[in-house]
Amino acid sequence: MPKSILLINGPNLNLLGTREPHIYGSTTLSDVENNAKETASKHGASFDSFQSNHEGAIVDRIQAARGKVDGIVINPGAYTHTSVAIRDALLGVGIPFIELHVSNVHAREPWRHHSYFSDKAAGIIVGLGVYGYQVAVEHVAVNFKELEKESKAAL
Ligand SMILES: O=C1C[C@@](O)(C(=O)O)C[C@@H](O)[C@@H]1O
Repeated sequence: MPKSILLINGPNLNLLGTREPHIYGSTTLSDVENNAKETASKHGASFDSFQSNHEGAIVDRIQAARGKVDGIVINPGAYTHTSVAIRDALLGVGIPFIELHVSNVHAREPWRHHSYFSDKAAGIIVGLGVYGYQVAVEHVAVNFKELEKESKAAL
């Protein structure tokens, strides 16, 4: 059975490539998504991507993934620092996830150092720029079995 990977990007990540390029670089979200899709298919995994600026829409997308998706890569954007609802959705569906940030949040404002996701993530990628998306998708595709085991052990 091919693995199924879902990439989720939260608020303002639709502006990747034009938004504060000194922090987030000049690659667009559609380039990121296309590259991630290619990486997934290289490893025989199916792939879908979703971006929303709305918390509830992200919760809905995560709930819809239940039973259909094996691993989630999520950059929750600013919701990283605020959203109990998105955290609960990820835990509720029981799908292992990788938390990803384009920038090194730990080298930025102190309030960006706290994440509602990190203690439950199978892995965290920060500060690798958009390359982090490729690493995360590759990791889920290749190490899916280990991710699954880890997330079951954590329940
Ligand atoms: O929107 C974002 C993007 C971000 O998640 C990142 O990818 O570096 C970091 C967050 O603090 C910020 O609100």
